[in-house]
This record gives sequence, structure tokens and C-alpha cells, in this order.
Amino acid sequence: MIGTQATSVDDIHDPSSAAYKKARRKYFKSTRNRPPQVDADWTPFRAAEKKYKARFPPPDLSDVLDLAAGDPTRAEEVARGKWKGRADAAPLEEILLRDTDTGTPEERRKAYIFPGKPGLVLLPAYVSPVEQRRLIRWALSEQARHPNETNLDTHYVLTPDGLWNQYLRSHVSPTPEPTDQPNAPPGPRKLISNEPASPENFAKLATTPKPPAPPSPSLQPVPTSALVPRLRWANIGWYYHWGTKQYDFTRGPGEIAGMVREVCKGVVASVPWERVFGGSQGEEGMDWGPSGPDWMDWQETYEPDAGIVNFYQTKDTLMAHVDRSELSATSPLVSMSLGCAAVFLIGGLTRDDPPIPILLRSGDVVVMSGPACRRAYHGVPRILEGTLPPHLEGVQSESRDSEDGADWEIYGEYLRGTRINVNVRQVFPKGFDPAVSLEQKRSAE
Ligand SMILES: O=C(O)CCC(=O)C(=O)O
Ligand SMILES: [Fe+2]
Repeated sequence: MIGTQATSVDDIHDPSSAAYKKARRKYFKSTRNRPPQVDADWTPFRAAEKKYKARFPPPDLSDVLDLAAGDPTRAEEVARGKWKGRADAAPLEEILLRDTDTGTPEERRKAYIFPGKPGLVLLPAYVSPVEQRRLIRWALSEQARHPNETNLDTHYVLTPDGLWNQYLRSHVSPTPEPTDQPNAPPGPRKLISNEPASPENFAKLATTPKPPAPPSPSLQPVPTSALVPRLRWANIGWYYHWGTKQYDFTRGPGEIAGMVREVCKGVVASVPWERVFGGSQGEEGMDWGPSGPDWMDWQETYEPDAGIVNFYQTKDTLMAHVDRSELSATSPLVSMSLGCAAVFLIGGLTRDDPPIPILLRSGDVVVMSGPACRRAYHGVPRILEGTLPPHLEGVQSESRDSEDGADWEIYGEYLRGTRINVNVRQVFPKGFDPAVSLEQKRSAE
């Protein structure tokens, strides 16, 4: 579209740009020996993943739901990015969020539900720009460090105050830049299959041995600046054991930061659940488990106790998966997007259900809840480069509050190629006491 789209050397949509030509070269090289009909057996979920992952040609996002594209208050953010979906790309219904304090309803108090996917709630721009910056600072500087675990801990000995704080310090203190030492050499690797968690098998899961993951054998000391882009996750609350895909309850509950707990509880308290699960959304075909629907109690019973912060660089993806390590299979999972935008796919209980593609931008919140959605397949096939909103860029401006120190420049630089997702869950259903369950198992043995 000549004249309407900005052209620059790195605009992947512009066929004369270096980025477009590079992607095309790589594409032809990688597909040269590909057998025909390679895609014949793809499930609808896999086909969607392939579509949005494709580097060349850049995927068409016109069937991706992008609520910011219809929101005049986000026009600058949308216009400055190189990617855009459509506000009418999926059937949805607008709901008004409940006012939990005394404030008057504002633009950000709107949310959306999806016919045919009860339990999925999208809250665009729910997290304000100021809160986004606070959450980003928290994620990098407070959460991705001891005593929490990150993906890098298996392989490197990191300073107790964390990689990011060391990185910030290296900008103000003189050279040489610090390095992080690799961990000890590995033992044998073992793959273990997992089963969905439930109150019935909790005692068995909790007593399954969870050996530490072995470090990689061939690592060299690495400068901090090279490790920062390799930070991929940090746990929140209960510790997750990736080898067994189960929580390691023997390590005790980790902390949930007050700010994160408040945002999540605020989300759950403001969603009018009767609009989500009551009336025509019905209960037909919905298996809430032995004690029946409990959404009417979530205002009181929702209590986040686990989760993960995901850090994505623009080439990273998260494959289709189901989060089923939590005993509570219906309680809301609250997921906040920060930094660059992404294509998020949310399907159904099998990979055969075609997913809804949603463009998630900084500040957007997704809630997955109830039997049809909490354990639905979902994934992130694409992080969209060039989509960092102006309010997260590294430049100082008058709109920034006093908390935003001069070091935001370092954050802004990192965020230009990063998406952060804060993914918060409730492990135990209300009324389930892990200690009692373990005691019962012990006395039965
Ligand atoms: O990054 C996201 O939006 C989703 C992350 C996710 O699904 C997970 O952490 O389990
Ligand atoms: Fe997930």
C-alpha cells in the first residue's frame, strides 16, 4: 500500500526493505528440501501456529482480533507499530467491568467475552501505563532473582540480587563487565511424563521425587549483557519442577508480590461472572467437577498462589500447551501482557478446536477460567517486533511519574525487543488443605 505504510530499511512488510529481503532469502533456503504435503496432517491449532510463526512472507494479521485497532485512545500505539489486526476479527460481546472502588466508569473498564468459549475474558488496556512500568520493574529487578528461580539458574551461578540488577549496575560502574560462571557438569537426563493435577492425585504428585535439572556440560563464563536476552522465565509463588511438569510442594510456597496479587484480585473482583457463566452462556456440557460450579464464589475464594513470568525475545515462541499442573481446574488464570505485542492463540480442549488469534498489547489482560477454557490449548506463535508502545520507550518525558528514574532508558532499550507476560494461577481449590491430604496418604500406607 504505497503511501499509507511507513517504509524503512527494517520494515518487514516493505518488499524493498533489508528485513524483507533477508526473510525471503532465509525462507527459500530453509524450504528448498521440504517434501510436498508436509502440512497435510496439521491440526487446526498447528496450522494457526505455522501461519503466525512464518517469517516469510510476513503473516497477514487481518483475521487477528486487535481491540486496540478500534480504540481511539490507543491510536498512537497502533500507528507506530508495524503490525495491526482488526477489532472485528472475532465474534465477541462487550461487558462492563464492575467498579470495585468508588471511581466512575472509564474507558479501561470494558471487557469482552466470546460466544462458544465461556470462561475466556479479555480486558484490553486494563493495566495503566504507570502500572505497566511498575510491573516491568518488578519482573526484572525483583522477581527474576533469588529466592525465585529462573531458567538461567540451572546453568549459571547468578548473583543473589539477580541478573538484571547486576546488568543495571554494569551501566554505572567501570569495566570490566562481570561474568556469570557456568554451574557444575551434568548428571544423566531423564524425561518423565506427567498427569493432570487434581485433588485426588495430589498426595502422589507431592511425594514424587523431583531431582534438580542438570546443567549443560559445555558452558563458558558469559558477560551479563549476553545473558540478559536469554532470561526466559522466573517462577511466582509455588516452585515449578519442569522435569516432572509438577509443582515441587516440598519447597514450600514462594511469595506472591503484593502488587501482582492486587492486580489479579482486582481483575477477578471486577469481572461480572454472571455475564460470563450465567444465563445463556449456560452450564450445558461444562464439567465443573464433583462440587459443581463455583464461579459465584470467586470474589471471595480467588487467591493466586503460583505462576510464571515469561520473558520473550522477538524470535521466541511458546508452543501449544495446557496448564494443568494446578489442582484447581477452573479457577481464573490471570495473564498480563507487557512490552512488545504478540499473537496469542486460544483454542479448546483439544488441538482440533480452531483457535481464536488475539493480538495482545502491553497492558492487556486475558483471563482463562471455567471448565471450557482454564485447561484449553493456547500458545504464543509470534512476538511482533516494533510494537513497543511509546509509554515504555526509554526516553524521559513529562508524563512519567517520579518513580521512573533515569535508568528507564536501560529498560526501554531491553523492551524494544521483548515481551513480558505475567501469568498467575491458583493451585489449590478453596477448602483443599495440602497438609491434610498428605497426612491422609501417610496414614493409609
Ligand atoms: O505469554 C503468554 O501470553 C502466555 C503464557 C502461557 O501460556 C504460560 O505461561 O503458560
Ligand atoms: Fe499457558
